[in-house]
Amino acid sequence: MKSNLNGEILDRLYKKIEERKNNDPQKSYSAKLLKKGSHKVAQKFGEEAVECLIECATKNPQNLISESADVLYHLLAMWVITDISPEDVWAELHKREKISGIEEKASRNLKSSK
Ligand SMILES: N=c1c2ncn([C@@H]3O[C@H](COP(=O)(O)OP(=O)(O)OP(=O)(O)O)[C@@H](O)[C@H]3O)c2ncn1[C@@H]1O[C@H](COP(=O)(O)O)[C@@H](O)[C@H]1O
Repeated sequence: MKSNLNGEILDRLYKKIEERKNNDPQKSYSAKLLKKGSHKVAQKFGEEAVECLIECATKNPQNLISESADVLYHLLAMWVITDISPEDVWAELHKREKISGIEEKASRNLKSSK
């Protein structure tokens, strides 16, 4: 269903990864990854990010979609292992949006007063 394809999937995926924390590593990639610790999670994120930038640099959109999903998954795993929640990051983005909104408005007002 197209209408369900939105950012909410990140919140759901975060919860799933978090739930896997104490699961059997044989049955869950997340459990296996989280058991290896924060250095391993960060390393996997780095590897996926490099794969992503290669697909961007070589203009391969289909592969970039797939690698982007890997990057997002491993980013969420980093949040889980560092005990930060998606809301923490959404709040930071929201704060930045508000700041840049104020700046944009101020700059528009400045231009119109000239
Ligand atoms: N979205 C993902 C997801 N994206 C990427 N990956 C895994 O990330 C890994 C990255 O591929 P690599 O070949 O680099 O890694 P690997 O060789 O498997 O692992 P390493 O031994 O190198 O660490 C693959 O094993 C993918 O399966 C994911 N694993 C799980 N999920 C979702 O996470 C949720 C929980 O899944 P489980 O933890 O498996 O129960 C489910 O909704 C899954 O769909």
